[in-house]
Amino acid sequence: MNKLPLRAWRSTTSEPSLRRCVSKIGGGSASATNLLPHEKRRLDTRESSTGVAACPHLAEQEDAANASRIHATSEWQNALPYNQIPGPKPIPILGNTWRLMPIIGQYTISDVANISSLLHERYGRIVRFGGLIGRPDLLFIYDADEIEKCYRSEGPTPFRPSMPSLVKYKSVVRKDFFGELGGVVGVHGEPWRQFRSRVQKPVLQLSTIRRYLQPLEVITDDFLVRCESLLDENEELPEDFDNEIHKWSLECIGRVALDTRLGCLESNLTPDSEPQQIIDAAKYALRNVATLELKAPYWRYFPTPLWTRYVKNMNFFVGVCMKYIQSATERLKTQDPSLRAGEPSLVEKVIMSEKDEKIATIMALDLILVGIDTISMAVCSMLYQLATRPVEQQKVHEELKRLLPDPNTPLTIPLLDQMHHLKAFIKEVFRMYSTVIGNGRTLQEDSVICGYQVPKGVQAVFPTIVTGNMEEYVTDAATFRPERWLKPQHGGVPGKLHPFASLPYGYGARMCLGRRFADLEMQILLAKLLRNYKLEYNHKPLDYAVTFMYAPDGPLRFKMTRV
Ligand code: HEM
Repeated sequence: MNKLPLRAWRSTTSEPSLRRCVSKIGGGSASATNLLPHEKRRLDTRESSTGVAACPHLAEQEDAANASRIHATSEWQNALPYNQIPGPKPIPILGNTWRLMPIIGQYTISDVANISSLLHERYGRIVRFGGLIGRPDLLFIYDADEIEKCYRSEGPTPFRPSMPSLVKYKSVVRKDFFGELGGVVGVHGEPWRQFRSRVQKPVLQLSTIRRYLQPLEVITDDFLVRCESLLDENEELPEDFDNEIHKWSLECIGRVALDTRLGCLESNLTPDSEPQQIIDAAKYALRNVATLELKAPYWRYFPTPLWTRYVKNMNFFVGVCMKYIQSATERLKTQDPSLRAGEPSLVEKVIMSEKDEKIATIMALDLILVGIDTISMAVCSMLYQLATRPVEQQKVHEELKRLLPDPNTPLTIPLLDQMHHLKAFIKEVFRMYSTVIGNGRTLQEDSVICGYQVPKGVQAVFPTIVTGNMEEYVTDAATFRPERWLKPQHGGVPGKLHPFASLPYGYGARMCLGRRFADLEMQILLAKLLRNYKLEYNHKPLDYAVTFMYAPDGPLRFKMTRV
């Protein structure tokens, strides 16, 4: 049986289970104080004397004008002062930081998920978690209307605090390489807007996405062949099957961002082969960045061994990106343009439009940095839900059998468009078990939220995993029901579904850049898998845990049989 996430969280709110979580997370696999785990964001430590982070990108004069405009509104004047927002009270000197300390504290700083759930139960729809030494206040918002309001008023350069180690790497250690072109991850204000506007169109264009259907299908076929070869005598996949899912997602992102087949799905890779080194580097990044940023942040002051290794690892990724983007540029130069047929690849589009291969290299690096773990953790969750929900699996299988009577039929976009149930299943897993447990914004203007005056610089947290499971916003929220996402003509059931309660890819100008690729990759994998195989899970039920992201915690020993 699957646990319902909200209940599961509630049941883990006692101190011992929190501690259990602490030690697991302390091992370096957890997300941070931030709520966007795949960026491993941490709070911006540039803060004012009030403990509130200042956004460095706002001109002071503009700030003052905005502030007085907002302060003149009746909404602001009728709102309650910031310090009246409920929340755990800081104690002198230690503030609220003690609550996050091991042994004496109730919470762990790396356990935002549980903190978030606990705070909501205790304090209500808006909670101030302030007094964090060296950090701005966190403002947890559990009201979907207010979340909508925040997103809709965020302006052209939304500020999502990002991983400080990457910021230092890009802006200090390798300033020689990045210069003014930081990319999108960990970059803010005008530099972010400029870079994003240069790459957003080719990345999100439907013609680009369509072009990758066939190449990603080939990779997925190879993956399924590999899965078959890994089955044991009980037709079960190995304990470390999640590693195989990582390899699949790495191979997919290599095809999209580097225009190449990396070879990660080959069997018998030698330790010094490039694919194995790439797999190792991706694993290293997954396992150690959180430790670097949470457990051992001394690299901020001197280069620790972990930091040195991190820099080496990042240099390796940069080298890989440079190598493949250079090859693509060469191909473009030497190819006769009149012989070029069909839609150019993403990399080709960016190189041709920007006339600067560095933009393509930095884009590729960003896509790789955030496009491996997010999608692989989401797939682990999808497969576990399918394997443990045979009735739902059967519904998806029936749909696929109807659309693909011959299981070898190549996928097409019109076929994918008709896979309503499969897509609804994906949405429902995201709603109940949101892989990225939440999102957040550093407020760039004073705002009224839930009737309180909130100063700019506060970090608003939108805990999707909680709001997506609130009865107030979703009818019968504790029931897994993909049909809630379907239109009536496709078998949908009417009910409440607040559009801002479950936002797996965020929202607005800063929304996930890879979302269309993520959807495409997941749909291809599930369609190919469920058309041809039955998936079962016959072991001890797995709990979900917020390790790096919210995903089943344990060996995914699925039984995979041909149908
Ligand atoms: C199921 C998988 C994924 C989930 C749940 C996910 C979720 C998210 C979320 C919540 C954000 C923050 C959006 C915001 O601030 O409003 C984000 C940002 C981002 N994602 Fe994803 N993502 C996924 C897969 C991917 C993939 C496969 C790629 C690359 C191909 C990717 C690339 C990015 C990038 C580059 C950003 C930063 C955008 C920016 O700051 O401008 N993501 N993602």
